Amino acid sequence: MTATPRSAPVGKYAAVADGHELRPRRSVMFVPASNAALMTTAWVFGADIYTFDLEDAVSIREKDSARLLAANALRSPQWQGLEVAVRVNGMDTTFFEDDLQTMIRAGASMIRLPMTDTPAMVAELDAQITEIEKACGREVGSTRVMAAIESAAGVVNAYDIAVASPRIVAIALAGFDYLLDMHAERTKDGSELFYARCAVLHAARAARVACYDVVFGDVDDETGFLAEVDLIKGLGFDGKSLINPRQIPLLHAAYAPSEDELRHAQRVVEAAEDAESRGLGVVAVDGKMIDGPIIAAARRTMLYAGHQPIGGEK
Ligand SMILES: CC(C)(COP(=O)(O)OP(=O)(O)OC[C@H]1O[C@@H](n2cnc3c(N)ncnc32)[C@H](O)[C@@H]1OP(=O)(O)O)[C@@H](O)C(=O)NCCC(=O)NCCSC(=O)C[C@@](O)(CC(=O)O)C(=O)O
Ligand SMILES: [Mg+2]
Repeated sequence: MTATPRSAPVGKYAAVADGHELRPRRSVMFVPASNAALMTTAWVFGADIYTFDLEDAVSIREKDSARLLAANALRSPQWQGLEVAVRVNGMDTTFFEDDLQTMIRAGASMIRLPMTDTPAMVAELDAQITEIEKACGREVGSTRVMAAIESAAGVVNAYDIAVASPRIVAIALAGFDYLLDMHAERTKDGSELFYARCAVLHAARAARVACYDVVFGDVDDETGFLAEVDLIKGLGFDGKSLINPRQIPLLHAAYAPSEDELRHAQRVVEAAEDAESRGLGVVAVDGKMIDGPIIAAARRTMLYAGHQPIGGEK
């Protein structure tokens, strides 16, 4: 099943959504749900989206206790007001149904589906979530989905996956499983990921959903991490999946605009608003015409610098 792509602005969810809350969404940090200490403290780290992990960070014998810890955390006051996704176990596992039932009933606002290979998987997930939402009295459609693309099939099907349900707000490339599937090896320059990064990004942009890059596994290699962030920011990713809180401020700083970029963005937004109030169709800044995409990019720049651009992202 494939649905028509939404008419929302490109990558809109990265900055907007969630009850129209206007804020950047760059860092998506995994927190192993089996670790009670992390689950009670990790909320302080300032990730844009936390992801309680029930899948690969949790050993088989801890699956049930991790599910309980995640459900308790979702209901606890510390995590209220933060954006939290839950990575459930794969649809082909015996844990999946319990994970989905328990997390949605506990109030998870987003499910991260691992190993999303086909749009049919998303359609099936959508149907199951709808049943659970109805059964527990949650608004139907209120649970969002981030689909993780972790295989060659997933990369090939990325656009169909991204438009398979209106619940999908983002897709994320998962480097470890993808490279395993490809029989490829991780290198410092990331050439082995280049095709997948571009394919997944094109799918996300065409489907108007956000797009997140792979986990960087060596948490002590700050230089390597920053080089990778520089690359993926330039390619157009909204941000990155992370595994360690030390990576959050590095990512946010790299995505923050420079003072010059911010000053220019402010002038573009002011000029656009002035033109709008005077009923002018075309406007120029420094002799250059500014149009819709330039104004939208300027508003996004202001948002990423911590400003609330008047008029919101258009
Ligand atoms: C890497 C390491 C062991 C290093 O530990 P270290 O202790 O040496 O780190 P330190 O920096 O010293 O920690 C400083 C303080 O932060 C605390 N702290 C650390 N990490 C924290 C955290 N994540 N959340 C909250 N708190 C945290 C720590 O407890 C300490 O607290 P305190 O003692 O009080 O000072 C640790 O980070 C960690 O376990 N990470 C999570 C690993 C994980 O989730 N893997 C699964 C997701 S990937 C995957 O599945 C592949 C994928 O599927 C991905 C895809 O789908 O995209 C694919 O296919 O590619
Ligand atoms: Mg994986």
